[in-house]
Amino acid sequence: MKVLVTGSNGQLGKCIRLLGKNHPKIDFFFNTSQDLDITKKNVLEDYFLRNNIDYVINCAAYTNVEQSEKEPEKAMLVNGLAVKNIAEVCLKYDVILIHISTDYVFDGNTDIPYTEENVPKPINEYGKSKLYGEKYIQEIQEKYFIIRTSWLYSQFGKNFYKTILEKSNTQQKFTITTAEKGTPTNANDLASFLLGIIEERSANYGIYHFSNLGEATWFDFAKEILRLSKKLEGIKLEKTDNYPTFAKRPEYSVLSKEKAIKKFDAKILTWQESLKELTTN
Ligand SMILES: NC(=O)C1=CN([C@@H]2O[C@H](COP(=O)(O)OP(=O)(O)OC[C@H]3O[C@@H](n4cnc5c(N)ncnc54)[C@H](OP(=O)(O)O)[C@@H]3O)[C@@H](O)[C@H]2O)C=CC1
Ligand SMILES: Cc1cn([C@H]2C[C@H](O)[C@@H](COP(=O)(O)OP(=O)(O)O[C@H]3O[C@@H](C)C(=O)[C@@H](O)[C@H]3O)O2)c(=O)[nH]c1=O
Repeated sequence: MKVLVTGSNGQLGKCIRLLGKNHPKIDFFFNTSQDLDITKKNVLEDYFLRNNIDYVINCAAYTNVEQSEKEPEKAMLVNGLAVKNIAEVCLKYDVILIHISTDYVFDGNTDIPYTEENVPKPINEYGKSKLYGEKYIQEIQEKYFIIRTSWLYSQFGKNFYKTILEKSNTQQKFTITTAEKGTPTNANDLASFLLGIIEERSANYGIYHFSNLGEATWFDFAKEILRLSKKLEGIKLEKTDNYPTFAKRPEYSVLSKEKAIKKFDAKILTWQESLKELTTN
């Protein structure tokens, strides 16, 4: 099986590369933004023509939520229009598309986990651009998996977990928001779920929600990161419900995993269990 991973230098791409070593039956084609720019349809066409790809895992995205407010057209180009390119090329060459989307497609005006049936209503530019990407795929193609996930962190790239750990080396005081509730998700767990879909050659196409289990505020997450890495002592951790940001974020964005558990028999760890695994390994 030939699997193209776009945006392979990002955190999810790197988690897939690491886990890919345990999947000898899969022939991976890892491509960074430099190797394969998904905004260029002719480059994608040429790549698909030359390589006999079975699956694409699209990890390429514009993920800077704050910057998306200032340059929404850039977010739309990568998260919307480029995804249209990928879907069209996948349709043409009969390739199955696994695309990653986000909890930020929802407005957060609820206190019950979002199911795949709930209607998205993004409240920031990043979320809007990601929803465009989802819509293009659904209009163009049938053989797709859109996997919405949330609050990704890992040992790779730039993420909240690494920010807190790095800052804790020099900073004694943290002010962290309690205004948003969601689920931190270990990107290594997501990578494992995605490769599971490919390994079982599932034809259960559609939208799925995948995150770790449970819910937390960013404050809860920061506290657990510091506790598990034994850095909590000596640090002053302050709550706020008014952390200054450009982008609005959904107040509640917990995703229901029932569909993924039912269709894929997914075994999912709680966010605390998975964070502990990463911190202690
Ligand atoms: N991070 C998170 O908390 C969450 C992420 N997601 C989604 O998960 C997916 C993976 O996210 P994550 O790995 O964290 O993101 P990263 O920002 O770590 O990685 C994204 C990668 O996409 C690449 N990229 C950007 N533009 C292009 C382009 N035009 N062509 C090809 N590659 C490009 C970037 O390369 P370069 O650095 O060179 O620009 C980068 O390597 C994304 O779809 C994201 O929207 C969903 C929920 C939460
Ligand atoms: C660094 C920091 C952030 N915050 C707040 C700001 C914000 O409200 C919240 C999260 O901050 P970040 O900017 O790190 O996270 P953010 O970029 O909003 O994370 C999102 O990224 C995109 C890609 C997704 O798809 C989402 O699922 C989600 O993971 O925490 C604090 O309160 N204190 C701090 O010291």
